[in-house]
Amino acid sequence: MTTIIDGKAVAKKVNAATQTAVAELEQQGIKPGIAVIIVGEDPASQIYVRNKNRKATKLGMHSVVRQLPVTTTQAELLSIIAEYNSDASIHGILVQSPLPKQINEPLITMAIDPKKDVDGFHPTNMGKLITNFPGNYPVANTPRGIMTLLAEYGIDPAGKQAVVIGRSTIVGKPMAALLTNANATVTVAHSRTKDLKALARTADILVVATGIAHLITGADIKPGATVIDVGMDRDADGKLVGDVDFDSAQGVAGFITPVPGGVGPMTIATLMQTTVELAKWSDLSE
Ligand SMILES: NC(=O)C1=CN([C@@H]2O[C@H](COP(=O)(O)OP(=O)(O)OC[C@H]3O[C@@H](n4cnc5c(N)ncnc54)[C@H](OP(=O)(O)O)[C@@H]3O)[C@@H](O)[C@H]2O)C=CC1
Ligand SMILES: Nc1nc(=O)c2c([nH]1)NC[C@@H]1CN(c3ccc(C(=O)N[C@@H](CCC(=O)O)C(=O)O)cc3)C=[N+]21
Repeated sequence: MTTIIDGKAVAKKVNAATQTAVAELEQQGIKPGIAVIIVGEDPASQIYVRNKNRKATKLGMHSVVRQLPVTTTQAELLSIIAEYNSDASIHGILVQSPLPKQINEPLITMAIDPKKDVDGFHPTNMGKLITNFPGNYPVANTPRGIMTLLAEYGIDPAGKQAVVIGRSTIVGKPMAALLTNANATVTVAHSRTKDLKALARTADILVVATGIAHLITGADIKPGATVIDVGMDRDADGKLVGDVDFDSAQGVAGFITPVPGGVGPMTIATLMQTTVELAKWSDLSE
Protein backbone atom coordinates (compact mmCIF):
# COMPACT_ATOMS: atom_id res chain seq x y z
CA MET A 1 0.00 0.00 0.00
CA THR A 2 1.31 3.42 -0.91
CA THR A 3 0.61 6.44 1.26
CA ILE A 4 0.32 9.66 -0.70
CA ILE A 5 2.01 12.45 1.23
CA ASP A 6 -0.38 15.40 1.35
CA GLY A 7 1.86 18.46 0.97
CA LYS A 8 -1.11 20.79 0.84
CA ALA A 9 -2.44 19.60 4.20
CA VAL A 10 0.95 19.87 5.92
CA ALA A 11 1.50 23.30 4.32
CA LYS A 12 -1.82 24.40 5.79
CA LYS A 13 -0.65 23.34 9.23
CA VAL A 14 2.66 25.20 8.83
CA ASN A 15 0.81 28.29 7.58
CA ALA A 16 -1.52 28.24 10.60
CA ALA A 17 1.52 28.25 12.92
CA THR A 18 3.03 31.09 10.87
CA GLN A 19 -0.16 33.12 11.18
CA THR A 20 -0.02 32.73 14.98
CA ALA A 21 3.64 33.77 15.00
CA VAL A 22 2.82 36.85 12.90
CA ALA A 23 0.11 37.83 15.39
CA GLU A 24 2.56 37.43 18.29
CA LEU A 25 5.16 39.59 16.58
CA GLU A 26 2.50 42.22 15.96
CA GLN A 27 2.17 42.60 19.75
CA GLN A 28 5.85 43.60 19.76
CA GLY A 29 5.33 46.06 16.92
CA ILE A 30 7.07 43.86 14.33
CA LYS A 31 5.56 43.05 10.94
CA PRO A 32 7.60 40.42 9.06
CA GLY A 33 8.54 41.72 5.62
CA ILE A 34 9.70 39.90 2.51
CA ALA A 35 11.07 41.37 -0.71
CA VAL A 36 11.04 39.19 -3.82
CA ILE A 37 13.13 40.43 -6.71
CA ILE A 38 12.38 39.03 -10.14
CA VAL A 39 14.44 39.78 -13.24
CA GLY A 40 12.71 39.14 -16.58
CA GLU A 41 9.34 37.70 -17.48
CA ASP A 42 9.79 33.90 -17.28
CA PRO A 43 6.16 32.70 -17.01
CA ALA A 44 6.82 29.93 -14.42
CA SER A 45 8.76 32.37 -12.21
CA GLN A 46 5.93 34.90 -12.51
CA ILE A 47 3.46 32.32 -11.16
CA TYR A 48 5.71 31.34 -8.22
CA VAL A 49 6.33 34.98 -7.30
CA ARG A 50 2.64 35.79 -7.47
CA ASN A 51 1.85 32.79 -5.21
CA LYS A 52 4.48 33.87 -2.68
CA ASN A 53 3.19 37.45 -2.60
CA ARG A 54 -0.41 36.32 -2.18
CA LYS A 55 0.45 33.92 0.65
CA ALA A 56 2.61 36.47 2.51
CA THR A 57 -0.14 39.09 2.36
CA LYS A 58 -2.75 36.56 3.45
CA LEU A 59 -0.66 35.64 6.51
CA GLY A 60 -0.45 39.30 7.52
CA MET A 61 3.08 40.02 6.38
CA HIS A 62 4.53 42.95 4.50
CA SER A 63 5.33 41.76 0.98
CA VAL A 64 7.12 43.61 -1.79
CA VAL A 65 7.60 42.31 -5.33
CA ARG A 66 10.26 44.10 -7.35
CA GLN A 67 9.87 43.33 -11.06
CA LEU A 68 12.99 44.26 -13.07
CA PRO A 69 13.55 44.18 -16.83
CA VAL A 70 15.48 41.27 -18.37
CA THR A 71 18.20 43.80 -19.34
CA THR A 72 18.97 44.68 -15.70
CA THR A 73 22.72 44.89 -15.07
CA GLN A 74 24.69 43.27 -12.27
CA ALA A 75 25.37 46.72 -10.77
CA GLU A 76 21.69 47.65 -10.81
CA LEU A 77 20.68 44.42 -9.11
CA LEU A 78 23.42 44.84 -6.49
CA SER A 79 22.24 48.34 -5.68
CA ILE A 80 18.64 47.13 -5.21
CA ILE A 81 19.86 44.39 -2.86
CA ALA A 82 21.83 47.01 -0.91
CA GLU A 83 18.63 49.03 -0.61
CA TYR A 84 16.73 46.10 0.98
CA ASN A 85 19.73 45.15 3.13
CA SER A 86 19.36 48.51 4.88
CA ASP A 87 15.54 48.61 4.87
CA ALA A 88 14.35 47.79 8.42
CA SER A 89 10.86 46.83 7.18
CA ILE A 90 12.33 43.93 5.14
CA HIS A 91 13.50 40.79 6.97
CA GLY A 92 13.80 38.41 4.03
CA ILE A 93 15.22 39.03 0.55
CA LEU A 94 14.67 36.48 -2.24
CA VAL A 95 16.11 36.85 -5.72
CA GLN A 96 14.08 34.53 -7.93
CA SER A 97 16.11 32.16 -10.10
CA PRO A 98 16.80 31.65 -12.95
CA LEU A 99 18.57 34.96 -13.62
CA PRO A 100 19.54 36.26 -17.07
CA LYS A 101 23.04 35.48 -18.37
CA GLN A 102 24.59 38.89 -17.66
CA ILE A 103 24.01 38.37 -13.93
CA ASN A 104 26.59 36.52 -11.86
CA GLU A 105 24.34 34.49 -9.56
CA PRO A 106 26.89 33.52 -6.86
CA LEU A 107 27.92 37.18 -6.46
CA ILE A 108 24.27 38.18 -6.05
CA THR A 109 23.80 35.49 -3.41
CA MET A 110 26.87 36.81 -1.57
CA ALA A 111 25.53 40.39 -1.62
CA ILE A 112 22.43 39.56 0.43
CA ASP A 113 22.84 40.17 4.17
CA PRO A 114 23.08 36.60 5.60
CA LYS A 115 20.54 37.67 8.27
CA LYS A 116 18.04 38.48 5.49
CA ASP A 117 18.91 35.48 3.30
CA VAL A 118 15.46 33.91 3.31
CA ASP A 119 16.52 31.26 0.73
CA GLY A 120 19.47 30.14 2.89
CA PHE A 121 21.78 30.20 -0.15
CA HIS A 122 24.46 32.55 1.23
CA PRO A 123 27.77 30.70 1.78
CA THR A 124 27.67 31.69 5.46
CA ASN A 125 24.31 29.98 5.93
CA MET A 126 25.18 27.05 3.66
CA GLY A 127 28.40 26.62 5.64
CA LYS A 128 26.45 26.57 8.89
CA LEU A 129 24.13 23.93 7.48
CA ILE A 130 27.03 21.74 6.31
CA THR A 131 28.74 22.01 9.70
CA ASN A 132 25.41 21.43 11.51
CA PHE A 133 26.14 24.68 13.32
CA PRO A 134 24.09 25.36 16.45
CA GLY A 135 21.88 28.43 16.66
CA ASN A 136 19.55 30.30 14.35
CA TYR A 137 20.12 30.64 10.62
CA PRO A 138 18.01 30.19 7.49
CA VAL A 139 18.02 26.85 5.64
CA ALA A 140 16.92 26.36 2.01
CA ASN A 141 13.14 26.11 2.04
CA THR A 142 12.47 23.25 -0.36
CA PRO A 143 14.72 20.73 1.46
CA ARG A 144 13.61 22.05 4.83
CA GLY A 145 9.98 21.62 3.80
CA ILE A 146 10.78 18.04 2.77
CA MET A 147 12.22 17.37 6.25
CA THR A 148 8.96 18.70 7.71
CA LEU A 149 6.99 16.30 5.49
CA LEU A 150 9.13 13.34 6.61
CA ALA A 151 8.64 14.28 10.27
CA GLU A 152 4.87 14.71 9.84
CA TYR A 153 4.62 11.21 8.37
CA GLY A 154 6.83 9.67 11.06
CA ILE A 155 9.66 8.86 8.64
CA ASP A 156 12.96 9.05 10.56
CA PRO A 157 16.00 9.23 8.23
CA ALA A 158 18.37 7.87 10.91
CA GLY A 159 20.19 4.76 9.71
CA LYS A 160 18.41 4.79 6.35
CA GLN A 161 19.97 4.79 2.90
CA ALA A 162 19.06 8.07 1.21
CA VAL A 163 19.73 8.87 -2.45
CA VAL A 164 19.39 12.46 -3.62
CA ILE A 165 19.29 12.86 -7.41
CA GLY A 166 20.42 16.40 -8.27
CA ARG A 167 23.18 18.55 -6.74
CA SER A 168 21.92 22.12 -7.08
CA THR A 169 22.41 24.81 -4.44
CA ILE A 170 18.65 25.25 -4.20
CA VAL A 171 17.68 21.59 -3.64
CA GLY A 172 20.17 18.73 -3.92
CA LYS A 173 23.11 19.97 -1.84
CA PRO A 174 21.15 21.34 1.13
CA MET A 175 18.89 18.25 1.00
CA ALA A 176 21.93 15.98 1.29
CA ALA A 177 23.23 18.03 4.22
CA LEU A 178 19.90 17.93 6.08
CA LEU A 179 19.59 14.17 5.61
CA THR A 180 23.21 13.67 6.72
CA ASN A 181 22.57 15.82 9.80
CA ALA A 182 19.52 13.62 10.47
CA ASN A 183 21.82 10.55 10.44
CA ALA A 184 20.89 9.07 7.06
CA THR A 185 23.60 7.53 4.86
CA VAL A 186 23.43 9.81 1.85
CA THR A 187 24.49 9.40 -1.77
CA VAL A 188 24.21 12.38 -4.13
CA ALA A 189 23.67 11.53 -7.80
CA HIS A 190 23.79 13.80 -10.86
CA SER A 191 24.04 13.77 -14.65
CA ARG A 192 27.45 12.04 -14.58
CA THR A 193 26.32 9.26 -12.25
CA LYS A 194 26.69 5.77 -13.73
CA ASP A 195 23.83 3.31 -13.40
CA LEU A 196 21.52 5.80 -11.78
CA LYS A 197 18.57 3.45 -11.74
CA ALA A 198 20.39 0.68 -9.84
CA LEU A 199 21.50 3.30 -7.34
CA ALA A 200 17.95 4.62 -6.99
CA ARG A 201 16.80 1.09 -6.14
CA THR A 202 19.10 1.04 -3.08
CA ALA A 203 17.30 4.01 -1.53
CA ASP A 204 15.03 3.83 1.49
CA ILE A 205 14.50 7.56 0.96
CA LEU A 206 14.72 8.76 -2.66
CA VAL A 207 14.66 12.49 -3.40
CA VAL A 208 14.47 13.37 -7.09
CA ALA A 209 15.29 16.95 -8.18
CA THR A 210 16.50 17.00 -11.78
CA GLY A 211 13.91 18.80 -13.89
CA ILE A 212 13.54 15.73 -16.13
CA ALA A 213 9.94 14.58 -16.45
CA HIS A 214 9.38 10.97 -15.38
CA LEU A 215 13.12 10.18 -15.06
CA ILE A 216 12.32 7.67 -12.30
CA THR A 217 9.67 4.98 -12.70
CA GLY A 218 8.28 2.26 -10.43
CA ALA A 219 10.96 -0.19 -11.64
CA ASP A 220 13.67 2.09 -10.16
CA ILE A 221 12.13 2.18 -6.68
CA LYS A 222 12.83 -0.17 -3.77
CA PRO A 223 9.50 -1.61 -2.57
CA GLY A 224 8.31 0.36 0.45
CA ALA A 225 10.70 3.29 -0.11
CA THR A 226 9.80 6.92 0.57
CA VAL A 227 9.84 8.84 -2.73
CA ILE A 228 10.04 12.64 -2.72
CA ASP A 229 9.43 14.24 -6.11
CA VAL A 230 10.73 17.81 -6.34
CA GLY A 231 10.36 18.15 -10.12
CA MET A 232 8.14 20.80 -11.70
CA ASP A 233 8.11 19.64 -15.29
CA ARG A 234 5.78 19.75 -18.29
CA ASP A 235 4.81 16.63 -20.20
CA ALA A 236 4.13 16.55 -23.96
CA ASP A 237 0.61 17.91 -23.39
CA GLY A 238 1.92 20.79 -21.28
CA LYS A 239 0.59 19.25 -18.07
CA LEU A 240 2.52 19.82 -14.82
CA VAL A 241 4.28 16.56 -13.86
CA GLY A 242 7.17 15.52 -11.63
CA ASP A 243 10.53 13.79 -12.12
CA VAL A 244 8.85 10.57 -10.96
CA ASP A 245 6.27 8.64 -12.98
CA PHE A 246 3.59 8.71 -10.32
CA ASP A 247 1.37 5.99 -11.83
CA SER A 248 4.07 3.29 -11.97
CA ALA A 249 5.60 4.40 -8.63
CA GLN A 250 2.30 4.06 -6.85
CA GLY A 251 1.99 0.53 -5.52
CA VAL A 252 5.79 0.18 -5.23
CA ALA A 253 6.68 3.11 -2.96
CA GLY A 254 5.67 3.10 0.69
CA PHE A 255 5.21 6.88 0.68
CA ILE A 256 5.17 9.27 -2.28
CA THR A 257 4.68 13.00 -2.86
CA PRO A 258 2.40 13.96 -5.76
CA VAL A 259 3.02 16.77 -8.27
CA PRO A 260 1.26 19.13 -7.83
CA GLY A 261 0.29 19.12 -4.16
CA GLY A 262 3.47 17.65 -2.66
CA VAL A 263 6.76 19.51 -2.27
CA GLY A 264 5.63 22.74 -4.02
CA PRO A 265 3.12 23.96 -1.41
CA MET A 266 5.64 23.09 1.33
CA THR A 267 8.28 25.31 -0.31
CA ILE A 268 5.99 28.33 -0.10
CA ALA A 269 4.82 27.55 3.45
CA THR A 270 8.42 27.05 4.61
CA LEU A 271 9.47 30.31 2.94
CA MET A 272 6.82 32.12 5.01
CA GLN A 273 7.96 30.27 8.13
CA THR A 274 11.56 31.35 7.49
CA THR A 275 10.55 34.98 6.91
CA VAL A 276 8.85 35.10 10.30
CA GLU A 277 11.87 33.49 11.94
CA LEU A 278 14.20 36.08 10.39
CA ALA A 279 11.93 38.85 11.72
CA LYS A 280 11.99 37.25 15.17
CA TRP A 281 15.75 36.78 15.16
CA SER A 282 16.36 40.35 13.96
CA ASP A 283 14.79 41.48 17.24
CA LEU A 284 16.90 39.11 19.36
CA SER A 285 20.31 40.20 18.12
CA GLU A 286 21.84 43.69 17.87
N1 LIG B 1 8.81 21.96 -5.79
C1 LIG B 1 9.62 22.96 -5.50
O1 LIG B 1 9.40 23.66 -4.55
C2 LIG B 1 10.83 23.20 -6.33
C3 LIG B 1 10.95 22.53 -7.50
N2 LIG B 1 12.06 22.67 -8.27
C4 LIG B 1 12.12 21.82 -9.46
O2 LIG B 1 13.04 20.76 -9.19
C5 LIG B 1 13.77 20.41 -10.35
C6 LIG B 1 15.25 20.60 -10.09
O3 LIG B 1 15.51 21.94 -9.77
P1 LIG B 1 16.99 22.50 -9.54
O4 LIG B 1 17.66 21.70 -8.49
O5 LIG B 1 16.87 23.95 -9.37
O6 LIG B 1 17.62 22.15 -10.97
P2 LIG B 1 19.08 22.29 -11.62
O7 LIG B 1 18.89 22.31 -13.08
O8 LIG B 1 19.83 23.38 -10.94
O9 LIG B 1 19.79 20.92 -11.20
C7 LIG B 1 19.39 19.71 -11.74
C8 LIG B 1 20.27 18.60 -11.21
O10 LIG B 1 19.84 17.38 -11.78
C9 LIG B 1 20.93 16.70 -12.36
N3 LIG B 1 20.51 15.94 -13.54
C10 LIG B 1 20.09 16.43 -14.72
N4 LIG B 1 19.81 15.43 -15.56
C11 LIG B 1 20.07 14.29 -14.92
C12 LIG B 1 19.99 12.91 -15.27
N5 LIG B 1 19.60 12.51 -16.48
N6 LIG B 1 20.34 11.99 -14.36
C13 LIG B 1 20.75 12.37 -13.13
N7 LIG B 1 20.85 13.66 -12.73
C14 LIG B 1 20.52 14.61 -13.62
C15 LIG B 1 21.93 17.77 -12.72
O11 LIG B 1 23.23 17.21 -12.80
P3 LIG B 1 24.55 18.10 -13.11
O12 LIG B 1 24.85 18.81 -11.82
O13 LIG B 1 25.57 17.10 -13.46
O14 LIG B 1 24.18 19.03 -14.22
C16 LIG B 1 21.75 18.76 -11.57
O15 LIG B 1 22.55 18.42 -10.48
C17 LIG B 1 13.18 21.30 -11.44
O16 LIG B 1 12.11 20.61 -12.06
C18 LIG B 1 12.65 22.50 -10.69
O17 LIG B 1 11.63 23.16 -11.38
C19 LIG B 1 13.11 23.45 -7.87
C20 LIG B 1 13.04 24.15 -6.70
C21 LIG B 1 11.87 24.10 -5.84
N1 LIG C 1 15.42 32.13 -5.20
C1 LIG C 1 14.55 31.14 -5.47
N2 LIG C 1 13.97 30.45 -4.46
C2 LIG C 1 13.09 29.45 -4.72
O1 LIG C 1 12.57 28.82 -3.78
C3 LIG C 1 12.75 29.15 -6.09
C4 LIG C 1 13.38 29.90 -7.09
N3 LIG C 1 14.27 30.87 -6.76
N4 LIG C 1 13.14 29.62 -8.40
C5 LIG C 1 12.18 28.61 -8.81
C6 LIG C 1 12.02 27.53 -7.78
C7 LIG C 1 10.74 26.75 -7.92
N5 LIG C 1 9.98 27.00 -6.72
C8 LIG C 1 8.67 26.57 -6.50
C9 LIG C 1 7.85 27.13 -5.57
C10 LIG C 1 6.52 26.73 -5.43
C11 LIG C 1 5.99 25.75 -6.23
C12 LIG C 1 4.55 25.38 -6.10
O2 LIG C 1 3.78 26.04 -5.40
N6 LIG C 1 4.07 24.31 -6.78
C13 LIG C 1 2.66 23.88 -6.78
C14 LIG C 1 2.01 23.99 -8.14
C15 LIG C 1 2.26 25.27 -8.88
C16 LIG C 1 1.62 25.26 -10.27
O3 LIG C 1 0.44 24.85 -10.37
O4 LIG C 1 2.28 25.65 -11.23
C17 LIG C 1 2.57 22.40 -6.42
O5 LIG C 1 3.55 21.67 -6.61
O6 LIG C 1 1.50 21.98 -5.99
C18 LIG C 1 6.82 25.16 -7.14
C19 LIG C 1 8.14 25.55 -7.28
C20 LIG C 1 10.69 27.84 -5.91
N7 LIG C 1 11.86 28.16 -6.45
